[in-house]
Amino acid sequence: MIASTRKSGDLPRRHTFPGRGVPVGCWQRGLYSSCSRPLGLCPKHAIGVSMNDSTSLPTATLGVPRMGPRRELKQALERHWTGASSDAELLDAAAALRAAHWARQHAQGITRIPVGDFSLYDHVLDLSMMVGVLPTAHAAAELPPLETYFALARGRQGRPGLPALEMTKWFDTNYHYLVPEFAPGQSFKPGPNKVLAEFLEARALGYRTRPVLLGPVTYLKLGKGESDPLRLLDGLLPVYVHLLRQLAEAGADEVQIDEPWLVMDADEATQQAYVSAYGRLARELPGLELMLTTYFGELGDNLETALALPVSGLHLDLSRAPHQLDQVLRHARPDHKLSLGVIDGRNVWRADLSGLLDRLEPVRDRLGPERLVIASSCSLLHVPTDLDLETDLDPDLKGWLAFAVQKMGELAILGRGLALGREAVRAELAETDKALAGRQSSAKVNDPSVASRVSGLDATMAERRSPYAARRQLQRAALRLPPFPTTTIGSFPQTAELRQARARHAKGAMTDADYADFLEAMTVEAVRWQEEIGIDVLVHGEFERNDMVQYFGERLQGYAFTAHGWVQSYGSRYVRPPVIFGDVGRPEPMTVRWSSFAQSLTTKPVKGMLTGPVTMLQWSFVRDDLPRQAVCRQIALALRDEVLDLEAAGIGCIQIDEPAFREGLPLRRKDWADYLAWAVQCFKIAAGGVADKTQIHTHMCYAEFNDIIDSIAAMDADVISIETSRSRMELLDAFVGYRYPNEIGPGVYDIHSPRVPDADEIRTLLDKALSNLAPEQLWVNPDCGLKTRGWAEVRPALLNMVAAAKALRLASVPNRA
Ligand SMILES: CN1c2c(nc(N)[nH]c2=O)NC[C@@H]1CNc1ccc(C(=O)N[C@@H](CCC(=O)N[C@@H](CCC(=O)N[C@@H](CCC(=O)O)C(=O)O)C(=O)O)C(=O)O)cc1
Ligand SMILES: N[C@@H](CCS)C(=O)O
Ligand SMILES: [Zn+2]
Repeated sequence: MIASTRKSGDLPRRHTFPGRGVPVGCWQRGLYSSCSRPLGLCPKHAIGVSMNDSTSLPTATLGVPRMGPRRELKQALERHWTGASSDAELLDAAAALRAAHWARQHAQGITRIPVGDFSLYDHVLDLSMMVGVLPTAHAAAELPPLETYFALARGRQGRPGLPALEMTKWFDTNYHYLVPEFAPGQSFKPGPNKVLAEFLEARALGYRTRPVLLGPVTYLKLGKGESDPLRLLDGLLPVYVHLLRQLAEAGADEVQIDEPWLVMDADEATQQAYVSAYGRLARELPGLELMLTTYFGELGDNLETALALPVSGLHLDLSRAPHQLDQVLRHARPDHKLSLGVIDGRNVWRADLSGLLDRLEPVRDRLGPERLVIASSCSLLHVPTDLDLETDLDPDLKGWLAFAVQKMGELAILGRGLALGREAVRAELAETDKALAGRQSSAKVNDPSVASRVSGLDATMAERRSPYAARRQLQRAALRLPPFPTTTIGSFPQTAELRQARARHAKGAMTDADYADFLEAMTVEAVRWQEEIGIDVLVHGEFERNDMVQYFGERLQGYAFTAHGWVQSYGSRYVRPPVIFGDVGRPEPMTVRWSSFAQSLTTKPVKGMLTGPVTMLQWSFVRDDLPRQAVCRQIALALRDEVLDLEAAGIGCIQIDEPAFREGLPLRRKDWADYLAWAVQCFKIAAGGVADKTQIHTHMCYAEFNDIIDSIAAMDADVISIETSRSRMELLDAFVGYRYPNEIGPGVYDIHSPRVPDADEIRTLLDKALSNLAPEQLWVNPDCGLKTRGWAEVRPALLNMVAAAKALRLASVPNRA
C-alpha cells in the first residue's frame, strides 16, 4: 500500500482559547436550531495545522466523502428520520464525522483541508439555505430550520404537507443534488453561514482550513424556475459578499470557490456573468484569495475568460483534461496560483506517480513551488473512503487501486517529491511502479475469447428483425394487454427484514436453501399482490438484488466488488460501484431463475429485469486501459446472452434499464454525437437478438431527457418508462406532434418522496400526458423502482395508480386492438 506520511493517530493538539467568543453559533445549531452557543474562540489566534509546510508543496482534496468509513452518517440520518434520535444526537454525530474527516486528511499529509464540503444531505441544498432560496410553501410553513431542511430534501407528510425539491444528477456523476427552485424575480438573503461555522469548528480542533463554496454562476445555472437565471446574479452577489466577508473576518485567507459550470458550453452572457461576478467579489473583498475551481472537464473556450478573472488561483482538472495544462501555462498571469488536479477524483485506479512527477517537475521549475498546489481532480466525494477496509479483495487488484484515503496519500507523496526531490519518496515510487507494471501484464485482465467476440460484432446484431409497427401487432396478440396498461419499474421495498436476511446469508448465518426459500416467499407474495390489485405487467420484485448494478457486477467475469466501497448517490442513499478490471463475460445466467420462478406463479406477463450496458458502465469504476465504448460493447454482449436466455425461458417482456444513459452524455455538446452513437448501439446489441413478439422495455430516471429524445427513440425499445412526475410531465413538452414513436410510460408517482399520490392527482398527470401522446402509446407506471419505499406507502400508491388507469379506461376507448 501507499505509505501515509504521518501516523494516523498523529492528530493536531486540541487547542482552546481564552477571550471573547465569535458571535456565530456552532454551525449546525446556528443553521438548524435556535441555539447559538458561541464557540469560545478568538479569531486573532488562528492556530494549529499550518497551511504551509516546507517539506511539501501544498496539497488539496477539494472535498472528501461525507458518510464515514462505515456509513455512520447514513445510520445517524435514518435513525433521526424514524424519530429514534434527537436533533442534537444527529448534529453531534455529524460533528464527530467532520472532525474525523479533518483528522484523516491531516494524518495523510493534506495541507489545504476543505471545510463546507460536508453536508447532512446535499451541498447545493445547503447553499440554497445559506442564500435564502426556499419555495414559498416551505418558507410559509415556518418549521424549525432542520425540519425545513429535510422537508426540502425529502418532502413532508402530514400538515403542512410539503413536496420535496426536484433532484437531478450532479454533472455527469451518479451523485444527485436538489435543484434550487427560483421564483420569478427571486430575492436572496443571507441565512446562517454553515461554511463559517464549520471553519470555526475546525479551528477549535486546531485545524487551519480552506472553506469551500459553490460559486454564484454555477449555483444559478443549476437552478430552475427562472428562464434566464443569470438575471438573478446582481441580487445574489451581495449575499455572497456577505458570506465571504464573514469568512475573511474570521481569518480565512483563501476560499475554494467551485465553478464547475466553467467546463460546460457557455454563451457570451454566461462568460460575461463570470466577469461581473468575480469583478465584484474582488472589488468588495480585496484581501481575500479565491481559488477558482473547475472540474469534470476542460475549460475549452472558457479558458480565456477564466484566466482573465481577478482571482488568485485557478484549479484545473488534469485528469479528465490533461492537455489544458500547457495552454494555461502559456497564458496564466505571473502571479496566478495553479492548482493541478492530477489525482483522479472520479476513479479508483492507483496513480502513476513517477509519470506524474515527470510532468510536474518541469512545471515546478518553471513556475516555482510557491505558485503550485497539487490536488485531486475534483472532490473525492465520488470515490469510496478507504481501501484498507477491503480485506477480501484479490491482493493483485487491491494493489492496483486507491480510494479517497489512499489518494490523499498519493497527493502527499507528490507534494513531498516536488518539494524535496524524488529521493525523498523513492520507496513509495518504487512500490507504485511495481504494482502498475503487474497490472499491465496480468493475465487476470485479458480474455482473448471476449476480444474475439467483440471483433466479430456485425451491424445486424444491433437491429430487431422488423420495424416497431410490425412488432407492435405481434406483441399485442401475444400479451393481450388492456388500454393504458399498468406496470411497475421492477423493485419492491427492500425492507429491513430483507436486508438483514441478505446480510445474514452473506455472513454464512443463513444457508443458501433458507435464503432462497425466503426470497421465493417474498416473490410469491409480491406476485399475488400485484395480481390482486390488477397490475397488468407484473415484476418479480428484485428481492434477490442488493443493487441493480452491483448484483450484476457480482455475477460477471472481469468485475470485482467491494465490501465497504460505498459512494453517496443522494441523501442517505449509497451505492457500491463494482470495479471493471478485466474483460467482461457472463459465465452463467444471472436472472433467469427469478424471472422464471415469478412467471410460473401467474398467467399474466412478468417482465424480465436487467440493467443495461450503458448503466453497467456508468455506475461502475471502469478500467482505464481500454476506451469506454470497448468495455461497453463487452457488457452488451454479455447482456445479450442473458436476454436470449430469458426469452428461451418463456419471458415475453424484458426490461433493460438505462437510468444512466443521460448521465453518460459528455458535458460538451461537440462530444455528444459520438457518445450517443455507441451508447445506442450497445443498448441495441443487448436487446436486438429477440423475436419480434418479445416486448423490450427500457427505463430511465433521475435526469432531464428532452435534449436526447431522438437518441432515446433510436434505441427502438418497444416501451420506455421514464421519470416525469416531479417535474409534472415537463418532459412531454418535447413530444409535441407525437414525436416519440413507440410506447411510453411517463412516471405518475414520485417514488423519491414518502408522499402517497391520490388517484385524482395521478389522473391529472395522465390527462396531461395524453395531450402529447396518442392513447395507444400510454402506459401507467411509477417514476422508478420502489426499493427505497416502505410497503405502507407503496400499497396505497399503487392502488391509486391502478384506480386512475381504470378510470381513464372508462373515460376513453382508445384503439388498442
Ligand atoms: C436508481 N439509482 C441507482 C443509482 N446507482 C446505482 N448503482 N443503483 C441505483 O439503484 N443511481 C441513481 C439511482 C440512485 N438511487 C438509489 C436508490 C437506492 C439506493 C439504496 O437504497 N442504497 C442502499 C444500499 C443498497 C445495497 O447495496 N444494499 C445491500 C447492502 C445493505 C446493507 O447496508 N446491509 C447492511 C446490513 C443489513 C442491515 O442491517 O440493514 C450492511 O452491509 O451493513 C443489500 O441490500 O444487500 C442504501 O442503503 O443506501 C441507492 C441509490
Ligand atoms: N429496475 C430498477 C430500476 C431502477 S432505476 C428498479 O426498479 O429499482
Ligand atoms: Zn429508475
